[in-house]
Amino acid sequence: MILMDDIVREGHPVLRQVAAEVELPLSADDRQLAEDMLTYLKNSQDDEIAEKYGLRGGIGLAAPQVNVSKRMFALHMPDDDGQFLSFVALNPKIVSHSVEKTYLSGGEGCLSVDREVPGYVPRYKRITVKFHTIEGNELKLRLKGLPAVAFQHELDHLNGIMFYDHINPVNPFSEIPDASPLE
Ligand SMILES: CNC(=O)c1cccc(C)c1Nc1nc(N2CCN(c3ccccc3Cl)CC2)nc(N2CSC[C@H]2C(=O)NC)n1
Ligand code: NI
Repeated sequence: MILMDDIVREGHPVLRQVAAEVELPLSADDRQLAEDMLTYLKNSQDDEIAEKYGLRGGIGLAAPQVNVSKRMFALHMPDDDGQFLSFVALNPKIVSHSVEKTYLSGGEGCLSVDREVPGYVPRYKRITVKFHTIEGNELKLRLKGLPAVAFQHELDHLNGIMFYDHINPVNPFSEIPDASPLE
């Protein structure tokens, strides 16, 4: 199982690399990694397991964060309708996006960043995405809200971008044009 010790922290060069596309169908190793990443998120959201293994809570985890420079990430979070949005995205792409932006009013956190970096992180408010699933089919989803923010945060990791790269260095809380906050 993936533990905090397996998660590389900022400063590690892999977090600044552009990750390589994954070969499909997935190799046994890549499939195992994909499943382990999703399991990490589920474990991190289970109070008992998280406490027992000292896991930091997360809704997203990208392969570069466990030192594998491949284009895949896992998302696991409650959806607006009480379902769980839970998948591993292979070779994900944003195919279109809104003009409007959004941002988490609490700022963003990252499992690879052991410090608070205050400030608004501008994200597209709505995105249409495409990716392959572990099961082998290609999905096209329209995302908004926290799922859209998390998808963009994790996709950034595949391109060597950290969330704080988007924060206004002069005024981290300056209002973002065309944006409405996500509480
Ligand atoms: C510095 N201020 C803040 O962190 C911050 C502060 C306030 C509000 C928000 C909304 C903030 N921001 C923020 N909070 C989260 N979580 C809230 C806690 N939660 C969680 C924690 C424990 C168990 C179960 C769960 Cl569910 C895990 C998810 N996650 C992300 N991000 C950025 S997009 C990828 C995602 C991620 O998984 N990061 C590790 N940002
Ligand atoms: Ni992150």
